[in-house]
Amino acid sequence: MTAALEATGLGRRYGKHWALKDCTLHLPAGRIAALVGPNGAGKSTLLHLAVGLLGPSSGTVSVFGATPGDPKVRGDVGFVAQDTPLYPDFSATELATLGTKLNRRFDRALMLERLNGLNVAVDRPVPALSGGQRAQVALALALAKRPRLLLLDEPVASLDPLARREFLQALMGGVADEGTTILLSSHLLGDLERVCDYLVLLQAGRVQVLGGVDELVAQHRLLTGPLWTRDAGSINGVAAVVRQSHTERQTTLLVRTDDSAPAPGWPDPQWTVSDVSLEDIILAYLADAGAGTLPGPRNLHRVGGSA
Ligand SMILES: Nc1ncnc2c1ncn2[C@@H]1O[C@H](COP(=O)(O)OP(=O)(O)OP(=O)(O)O)[C@@H](O)[C@H]1O
Repeated sequence: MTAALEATGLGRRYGKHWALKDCTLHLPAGRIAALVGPNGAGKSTLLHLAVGLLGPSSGTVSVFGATPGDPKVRGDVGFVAQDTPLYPDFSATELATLGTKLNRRFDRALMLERLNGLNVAVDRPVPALSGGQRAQVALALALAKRPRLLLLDEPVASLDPLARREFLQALMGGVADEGTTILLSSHLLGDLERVCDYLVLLQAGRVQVLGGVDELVAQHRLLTGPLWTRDAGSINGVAAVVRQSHTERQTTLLVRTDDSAPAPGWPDPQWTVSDVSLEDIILAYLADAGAGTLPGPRNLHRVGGSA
C-alpha cells in the first residue's frame, strides 16, 4: 500500500544550519500519528516539507507517492499551521465561500454544520472569536477539503483543557468515518496518547523513534531491582537500556526489547518488571538523544556493551 507520507534521507537547511537531517520515515495510510520532539527538533520543518510549502535541501519526500504540492495530490492534503492563521477580516461563512471558490471538492455544508454544532458564531469575524473557536474554524476548514492526509502543527497549544478536549473530539469525529491519515505535532503527551496510534519522534532534526504505538508499548518495559552499577547500554546484548536511574539501593531501567519479553535471561527474581505508557517512553527518549536510535530493536546489540 502506498504510504500517506514517505521521506528518505530528507534534509532541510537554513544557511549552514540543518533544521532537518537525514530523515527517513514511512507513515502508513489510515494512521493517526503523533509528531513529537523538543523545541527546534524540526517538526514544523517536516510538516512544511510534507505540504510542499518548503522544498528539500537533500533527500526526497512524497505524499501518496507524489511530490508534495503536485496538482495530483494538492487537494488530498490539509494543513493547519501553528497558531492557526486565518484571513483576519473574514467570518467562518466567508472562509467557507472562499474555500468553495478555490476548491471544487470543498464541502461547505460540512464546515458550517460542524461549527454550528460547536456553537461557533459563523458570521462573526474570526478575530472576534476565542482562541479555541479560531482553532475549531481552522480545523473545520481543513476537514472540509476532505483531505486524505491532514497535517496539524501544534493546533491545541493555546487552548484551555475543555477547548482542547473539544478540538480533539472534533478531530476524531471528523476522521473516524473517512479513514483520513493524520500527523499531529504537539508537546501535550497526554492528549497524543489518547488519540494517536503511531509515533514519529524527532530529535535534533533526525528521526529517533518511529512505529505503531501498540508495538512500541509492547517492546518497552520498566525493570526495578537492586543497585546495578554496570555501565552497559544493553542487557545480554538484546534489551537496550533506554534510560536508567539509581538511588542508593535501587536501579530502575527502561528497556527496549525485540519482542514483548522484558529481556531474555530475565526476570531475575530480585527484579520487578512493569509495563510503561507511551508518555513514559517518549519522555525517556527525549531525555537522551542517543538512546535506542533507529533502525530499532533488531540491531540493539550495537547499542552498547552487554551486561
Ligand atoms: N525560517 C527559518 N530560518 C532559519 N532557521 C529556521 C527557520 N525555521 C526554522 N529554523 C530552525 O530550524 C530548526 C527546526 O525548527 P522547527 O520550527 O522545524 O522546529 P520545531 O520542532 O517545530 O520546534 P517547536 O517545537 O519549537 O515549534 C530550529 O533550530 C529553528 O531555529
